[in-house]
Amino acid sequence: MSAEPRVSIHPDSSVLMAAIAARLITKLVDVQDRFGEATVVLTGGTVGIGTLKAVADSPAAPAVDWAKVNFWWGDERFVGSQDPDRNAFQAQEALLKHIDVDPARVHVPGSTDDFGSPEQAAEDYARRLSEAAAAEHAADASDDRPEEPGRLPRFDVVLLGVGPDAHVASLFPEQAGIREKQLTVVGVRNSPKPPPERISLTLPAINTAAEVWMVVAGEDKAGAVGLALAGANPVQVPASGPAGRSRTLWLIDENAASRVPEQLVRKAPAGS
Ligand SMILES: O=C1O[C@H](COP(=O)(O)O)[C@@H](O)[C@H](O)[C@H]1O
Repeated sequence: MSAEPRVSIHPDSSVLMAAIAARLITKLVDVQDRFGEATVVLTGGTVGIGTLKAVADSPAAPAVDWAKVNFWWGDERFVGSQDPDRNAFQAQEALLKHIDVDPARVHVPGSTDDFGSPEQAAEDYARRLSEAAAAEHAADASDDRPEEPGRLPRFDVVLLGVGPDAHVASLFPEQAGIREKQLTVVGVRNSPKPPPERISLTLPAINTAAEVWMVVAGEDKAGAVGLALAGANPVQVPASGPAGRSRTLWLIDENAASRVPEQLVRKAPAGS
């Protein structure tokens, strides 16, 4: 069963990104206390990358054991590995190069350096996810479930930005990716936002996460946020589809909140 969305509104994008960074650090510390390691799925986009910078700048960042954080991406642009358009490249610059990660836990989706098509890179990413799920299952001595391990590892937090057209990850309105029900990862062609070729987790994969955090700022996103929170059909408004199993948080700024249904509005207390 997935949780009803909770909306937390912050005065502007810089306060928002600092607040998400503080939440993320706290969450990773809590999960590591419980499981020894934590898994986060990163997003690209303005708020996603700005939040990673805010994490790197936070005096609390050393509270996380970064070598025991597993990093995955919700989507990636299918271009060269060192292309500045890559979400992973931007994450590297904003955060990963500033902390002590374990390279074996940084799971960057494939690029044109190694694959001939976004579908091949998607298949490879799905395979790596399923191997991580199997390894997690095997390592958990308390996990005596008879069934096969799932195709995805435990995602503690999935971060998702939202485009002005309401896309999330690289799932765009009316395209095949947002309709996908079986696969965990899809290759995307003809993305309306450049670059045209991408790799994306699907909605069923995203929705295995314990927590999904939608991170959005700006007036140009207000329509998408309003429609998503009003419960529009995800095929037309992909941002209405993601839901964490225990928590779905919308962490947004006032500009993005102008069309949020009144009953969902809750201003974040100063300092949260
Ligand atoms: O292309 C993408 O766009 C979205 C949102 O980006 P923004 O710059 O409008 O905030 C992002 O969430 C996604 O990961 C990315 O690949």
